[in-house]
Amino acid sequence: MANQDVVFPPDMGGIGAARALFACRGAASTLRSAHLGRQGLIPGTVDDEYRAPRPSTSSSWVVEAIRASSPARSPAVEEHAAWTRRHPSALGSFDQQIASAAEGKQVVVFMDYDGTLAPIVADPDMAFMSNEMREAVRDVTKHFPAAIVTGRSVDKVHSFVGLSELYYAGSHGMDIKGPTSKDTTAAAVLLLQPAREFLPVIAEAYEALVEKTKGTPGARVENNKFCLSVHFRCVDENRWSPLAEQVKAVLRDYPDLKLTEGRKVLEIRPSIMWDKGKAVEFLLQTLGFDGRSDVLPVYLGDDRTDEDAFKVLGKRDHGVGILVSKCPRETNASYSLQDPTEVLEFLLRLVQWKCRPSSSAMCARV
Ligand SMILES: O=P(O)(O)OC[C@H]1O[C@H](O[C@H]2O[C@H](CO)[C@@H](O)[C@H](O)[C@H]2O)[C@H](O)[C@@H](O)[C@@H]1O
Repeated sequence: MANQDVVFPPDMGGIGAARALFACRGAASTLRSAHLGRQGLIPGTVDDEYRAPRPSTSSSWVVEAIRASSPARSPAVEEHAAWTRRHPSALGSFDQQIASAAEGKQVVVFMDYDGTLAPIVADPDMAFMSNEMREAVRDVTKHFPAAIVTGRSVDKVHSFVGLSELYYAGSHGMDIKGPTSKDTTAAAVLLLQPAREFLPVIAEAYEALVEKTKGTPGARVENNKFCLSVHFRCVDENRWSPLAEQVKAVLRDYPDLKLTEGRKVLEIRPSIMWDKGKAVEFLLQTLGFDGRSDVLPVYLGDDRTDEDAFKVLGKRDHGVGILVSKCPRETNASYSLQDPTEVLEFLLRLVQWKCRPSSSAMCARV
């Protein structure tokens, strides 16, 4: 984490790129993992269907995947530069590419929470977003339909974001709620819960995981309502493998649940064909925007689970996927931003663009 909050200029090259590599230990191993994933050797990487590990295999792929989310060695400067050429900064490309793609279109903004709107911290209960970010998100909702798409439960993320004027797709899209009237702190209106029948089994698995992992110092199980997270961030790396084994052992009793991995976290969720990408499709349909070429969805996310949404945007061929990452990573996103500070800048730019003098937007009134 030491360098994760360092901010670099958007058009990074030369020295900037070299500095970024310090914040990016082991990105090469991340790319390698994704490559192996494509060969079907490591489940759960960007090109794989997420699935539970086979009970008979070792937990090495799990540990490898978690380690890849916490890189340990530096890639070549050229590799980093090549990656940023393939996934240019959404700030550097704003005027030329993004604004021009958005011209005359209805922009819809989808935002992941952890690592995108809020910096990654050790304690998941302390992952607050800044007031500045909150104001920027509020401004976004004044000009564009907007949604938070997250692995967190809706209640939890709503308590962090504190805004009722946007859509929330919590539990990796398995709990979708719509905006309520302004200035209310009540959770939003229920739109879809495709995994409702799994609530009892998730509750049971939560208890089993807490019990099983309680002897591992630093391990923590988070209940995200329709899915669970087992956190590795505060666990000594030597204990990652046994901890992953514990999680797998519990899952053997729950064949209806599957395992995916995120940033130093294993996520347990119902084995249904539903993910953040499906949630984005559902929300676009709900908003009456499905299949319309005059609509431009913009999705910002930092985690592997956001790749499902990037894929959906890629399929539509006219969405803007933005990966938030300092490190080169295999991704379906077209653009990149380094961290939540750059996300803030991007959201401000988007509103500024909407309110430019030549635009017909009623910005002065809001
Ligand atoms: O979809 P997201 O909004 O990105 O949620 C994914 C997971 O985010 C949270 O965990 C991550 O952030 C924590 C706080 O910064 C950090 O401690 C943890 O290591 C990260 O993985 C959340 O706590 C998980 O439940 C979500 O699954």
